[in-house]
Amino acid sequence: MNSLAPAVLSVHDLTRTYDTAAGGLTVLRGVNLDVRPGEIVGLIGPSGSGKSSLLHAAGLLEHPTSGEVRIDGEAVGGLPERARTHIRLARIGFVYQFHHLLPEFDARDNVALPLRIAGHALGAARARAEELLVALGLADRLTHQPSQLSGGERQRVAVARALANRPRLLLADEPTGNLDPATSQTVFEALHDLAKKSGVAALIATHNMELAGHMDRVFALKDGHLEERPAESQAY
Ligand SMILES: Nc1ncnc2c1ncn2[C@@H]1O[C@H](COP(=O)(O)OP(=O)(O)OP(=O)(O)O)[C@@H](O)[C@H]1O
Repeated sequence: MNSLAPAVLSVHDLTRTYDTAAGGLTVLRGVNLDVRPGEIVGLIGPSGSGKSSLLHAAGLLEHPTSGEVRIDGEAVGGLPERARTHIRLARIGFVYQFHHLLPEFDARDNVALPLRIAGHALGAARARAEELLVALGLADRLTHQPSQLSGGERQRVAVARALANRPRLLLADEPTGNLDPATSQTVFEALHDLAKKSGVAALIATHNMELAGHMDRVFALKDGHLEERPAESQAY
């Protein structure tokens, strides 16, 4: 981690209130957070505490109710939707609990897809996809379709896809939540290793305290606020 580098993700005094039939439901009540290049930050908290709400605001998928999100120092809240979409595609990678891979594409072409959308030629996109899949231990699974992969392999493909565009920011919402403990560990180690090598700033929501222990900093969402947890960081 480069603690002097400016934050890639900067969240300032963020609030989020949902309109529900029963009235306003406030889940984030003034959240502040900076994530710097090369840093892996964990986000923990019970179900319903607002982890996904924070990731959705940070990933420009939703607007917060108030407060500010900055990506590489740029305030993104007031930008037109087209500019927000461009930032999302070019600078942010997402990993979800479920892989969301396209079933008719093989592993390599799933990873190449964001590069194709960004305008890269097929050959270059596939070469980058292969490089990532090899780094994630999937050299002999390049042409397997998602249905021909194990759950852990699919998540590793999803990690490769998220990093394909060399994003500045990686957001992961329980990336191992659907896997058994041993597979979780393997997928997380692969993600951790690649995130560190690429220098991406990563914010990872997890229920898995064992994995959280390997992150650089860990914050718990409690009553709508972030509380930093004492570092027990164990490096891989
Ligand atoms: N679109 C919405 N409309 C109304 N309420 C919502 C909406 N989205 C989320 N919520 C509520 O906001 C709260 C926080 O949800 P969120 O998904 O951010 O929590 P979480 O910490 O990610 O939970 P989990 O660990 O179960 O994924 C929950 O109580 C949820 O029901």
